[in-house]
Amino acid sequence: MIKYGFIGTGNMAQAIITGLLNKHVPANNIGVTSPRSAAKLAEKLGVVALSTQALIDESDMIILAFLPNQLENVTAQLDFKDKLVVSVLAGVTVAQLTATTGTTQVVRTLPNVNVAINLGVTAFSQTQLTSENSQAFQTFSTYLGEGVALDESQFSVFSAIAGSGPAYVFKFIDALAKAGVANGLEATLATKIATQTVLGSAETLAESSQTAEELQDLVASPGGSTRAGLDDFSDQNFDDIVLHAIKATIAHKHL
Ligand SMILES: NC(=O)C1=CN([C@@H]2O[C@H](COP(=O)(O)OP(=O)(O)OC[C@H]3O[C@@H](n4cnc5c(N)ncnc54)[C@H](OP(=O)(O)O)[C@@H]3O)[C@@H](O)[C@H]2O)C=CC1
Ligand SMILES: O=C(O)[C@@H]1CCC=N1
Repeated sequence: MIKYGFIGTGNMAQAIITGLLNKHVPANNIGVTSPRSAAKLAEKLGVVALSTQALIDESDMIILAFLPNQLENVTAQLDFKDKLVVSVLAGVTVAQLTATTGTTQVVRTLPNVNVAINLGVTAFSQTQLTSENSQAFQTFSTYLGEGVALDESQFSVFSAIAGSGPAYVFKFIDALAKAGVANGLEATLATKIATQTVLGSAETLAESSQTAEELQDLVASPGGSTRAGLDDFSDQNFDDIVLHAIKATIAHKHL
């Protein structure tokens, strides 16, 4: 029996599948289809590769995980039979999903790659589902990490902060590590130190009752070196640089 059928087997699909397998969803409960890589992925993970219509016919939940601009093409010849369709397609609305799949049982989501370690944060639209589908989606969502019910008008900002966010955090870690290398640290060690620093800081913030802004003062001893660095960030308008990049992310049109 296929519980979760993935149309598209790229980075996002693989992150979700990894998260499901971590949670002991049996590999033979996961189906995949895609033009090029599905068979290879099936062989690697033990999941089931099927043709697209067979995947829909045999799955309880169908996860759309191809690129947003492929929506019309991929769905054109398919019959979704009013099955539960969960989309991860950035920028694609519930109205577009309903029109192209012909099913009312649609959830628009926006996950991030951290679902692979069950620490994702995933937005989901509040569409009317049957109680069985609602339960199935909730279980699926729990496997991924945190779930956030969100109005569709806020999906683009969520996508920029949470969907793209891991790339921006990786960019910061990379910059931190490169700054270490520029000042004499060995590269692998610099990356390890920067990664552990971000990991520990996120955990400290998550467990703290203080804000991220307040915690900066915890680190910056009066008259100390951190204050010198924070002042330099301010002089270079660090917050504006981040805001500018987030605006560019939000402004991008996916379809
Ligand atoms: N990457 C991320 O962090 C996030 C991605 N998303 C969304 O996830 C979706 C996928 O992105 P991502 O995984 O990064 O992209 P990838 O390029 O890694 O994957 C795209 C997948 O689409 C498949 N595909 C292409 N044509 C078809 C078709 N006709 N039928 C079925 N599958 C097809 C490809 O198959 P093949 O390999 O066989 O060519 C490939 O597996 C996008 O809509 C994106 O907006 C959302 C949030 C975060
Ligand atoms: O880059 C993208 O378009 C997708 C959406 C959010 C993360 N990746």
